Amino acid sequence: MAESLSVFRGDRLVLDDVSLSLERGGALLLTGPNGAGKSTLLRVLAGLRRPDGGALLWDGMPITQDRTAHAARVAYLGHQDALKPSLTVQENLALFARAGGGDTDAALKTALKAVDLLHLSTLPARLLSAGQKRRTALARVLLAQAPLWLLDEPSLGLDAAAVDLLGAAIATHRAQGGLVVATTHVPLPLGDVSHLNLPGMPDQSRGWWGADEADLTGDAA
Ligand SMILES: Nc1ncnc2c1ncn2[C@@H]1O[C@H](COP(=O)(O)OP(=O)(O)OP(=O)(O)O)[C@@H](O)[C@H]1O
Repeated sequence: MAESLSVFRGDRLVLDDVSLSLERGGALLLTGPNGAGKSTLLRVLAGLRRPDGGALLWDGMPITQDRTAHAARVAYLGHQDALKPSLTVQENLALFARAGGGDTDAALKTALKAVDLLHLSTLPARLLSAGQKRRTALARVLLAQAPLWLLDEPSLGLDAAAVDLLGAAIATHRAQGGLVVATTHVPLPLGDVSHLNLPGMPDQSRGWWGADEADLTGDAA
C-alpha cells in the first residue's frame, strides 16, 4: 500500500523510507512520540499531502492515477472534529449520509445509534461536549461508507462507553472487508492489529540528521 515514503515538513525529514501494507479487513496501529510523524503519515495515506518520495498504491495501482477515486475510498478523522456549530448534529451529518447514497434517513439513524447520539440529533453542534463532538465526527466516518478509515487519535475525549462503541464500529467495518489505520497514545480496542512505531527523535535539540535512520523505517504486516 505504501512504499518507501519520505516526507519533509519545512526542511525537516519527518518520514524516511516508511513502508506498510494492509489486506482487506486489516488494521494498523501507528504509535510514536509527539512529533514522530503519525498525523503526517495519515494525511499522506489520505491523499491530502503528497509524499516527497515513495509511492502509495491501491490494489497495485498508484493513487496518483486517480486522486478522486482515492478520496472516495477514504474516511478521515483528524484532530479537529470540523463541525458547523450552528447546525444540528443531524444536519452536520446529513451531507455525508447523502454522499453515501441509499436510504439517507436510515443510514443517518444507524450511524447516530452506533455512537449513541440519537437523543442529541437535533442539538446544535455548538452545544455538544468535546466527547459528543468526537462521537459526531465518528458518525461521519461511518456514513462515508469508505473502505479505508484513517483515524487520528480516535478515542480522544471519548468516555469508556464510547471507546467500546468505537471498537464495535471498527470490528464491523473490518468484518465487511474494511481497512483501518489509527494513531494513538493509549490502548485502542482494535482487535488483531499490525503495529508500526515511528520513534521520532529522542533528542530534538540534536537536529533530525543525528537520528539513527534504521529506526525510522517501519514495515507493517
Ligand atoms: N506545517 C508544518 N510545517 C513544518 N513542520 C511541521 C508542520 N506540521 C507539522 N510539522 C512537524 O512535523 C513533525 C510531525 O508532526 P505530526 O503532527 O505528524 O506528528 P505526530 O506524530 O502526529 O505527533 P502527535 O503525537 O503530537 O500528534 C513535527 O515535528 C511537527 O513539528
